Amino acid sequence: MKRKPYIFITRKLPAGALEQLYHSFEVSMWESETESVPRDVLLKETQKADALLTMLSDKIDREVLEAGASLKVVANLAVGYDNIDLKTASERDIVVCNTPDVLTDTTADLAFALLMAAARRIVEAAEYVKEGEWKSWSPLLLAGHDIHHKTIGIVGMGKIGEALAKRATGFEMEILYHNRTRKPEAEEKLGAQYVSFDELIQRSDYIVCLTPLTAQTKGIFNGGSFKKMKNSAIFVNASRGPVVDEQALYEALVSGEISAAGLDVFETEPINADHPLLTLKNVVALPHIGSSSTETRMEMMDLCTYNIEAVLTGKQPKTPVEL
Ligand SMILES: NC(=O)C1=CN([C@@H]2O[C@H](COP(=O)(O)OP(=O)(O)OC[C@H]3O[C@@H](n4cnc5c(N)ncnc54)[C@H](O)[C@@H]3O)[C@@H](O)[C@H]2O)C=CC1
Ligand SMILES: O=C(O)C(=O)CO
Repeated sequence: MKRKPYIFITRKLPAGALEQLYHSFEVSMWESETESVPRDVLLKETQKADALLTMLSDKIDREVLEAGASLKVVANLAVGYDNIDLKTASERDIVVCNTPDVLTDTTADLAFALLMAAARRIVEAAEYVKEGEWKSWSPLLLAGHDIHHKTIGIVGMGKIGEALAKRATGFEMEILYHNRTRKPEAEEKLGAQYVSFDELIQRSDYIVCLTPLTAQTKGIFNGGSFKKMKNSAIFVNASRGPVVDEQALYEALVSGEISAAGLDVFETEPINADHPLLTLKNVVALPHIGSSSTETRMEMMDLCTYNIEAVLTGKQPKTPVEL
């Protein structure tokens, strides 16, 4: 009898999310919900896998892809795919899929929440109350920065960038953006103005990064860029950690070159609890939860399972990454 195609899932996912796969395929998954699959297990499982359902924390490099003699598809549970070696995937005719669209609004909500939390010192203020520091109402107690009518600069005006800009219009913000290409429709619809990267970082009160991580975006926020920002600027990163030089960000926050930062992503994830950035009150740090609403995560899983089933049954996946 012909063997059923084998799918390996690199993290424990709710069984319900995978129902449609169990009918026609052999499926197994790494047993932990919270810890990444060890490298040796990933390599061993890939040797027999026709499909991998991967997390953004898995490094799917040449070694892994070459281990998969019958590997046909890698479905990443993320829109970002900087963890996957696309060149090798293309050489080996392995389809790579991601999860665009379904997470756009949820991630834009979080990016705006991070901006607001950093501006209005929400985390610091909540801790202040819980730690019993609150003695009386006072005129400048935990005074933050206004958001309404300020200027937001979005670097990476893609799907999430546009959804964030839409939220900013509700706060009557001036919207600047910088993108790989100019987007006249977004300009018309959102009243956004295209500017150079330098102009954006100089003019904005809030600078939000929403680019993918690529060779071009790695380290674009560095000592030089923080120097050009206003001293009152608030920097928000909801894209990928390595777009920022974290040492330079730390220095800019300590020296007062910029005012605060809201960070959902870090150079190394999970960030070490001793990391200097985490000692600063003007940093709001989150554990990479941009798309983490239950509804959206379930939709991301559905999209991954759809894509895997499509490739393994000779159909078109919905969201293949261009190789
Ligand atoms: N924090 C989180 O949990 C999440 C993070 N992300 C990150 O957000 C990124 C964006 O997601 P989407 O908006 O769905 O992708 P998208 O592909 O729709 O948008 C990315 C935009 O960045 C622009 N871009 C690329 N290189 C650039 C450069 N060098 N300079 C300026 N602009 C550049 C592109 O032209 C595009 O408009 C993902 O690649 C991922 O890394 C996405 C979802 C959740
Ligand atoms: O989709 C992504 O790229 C994320 O970072 C998590 O949703």
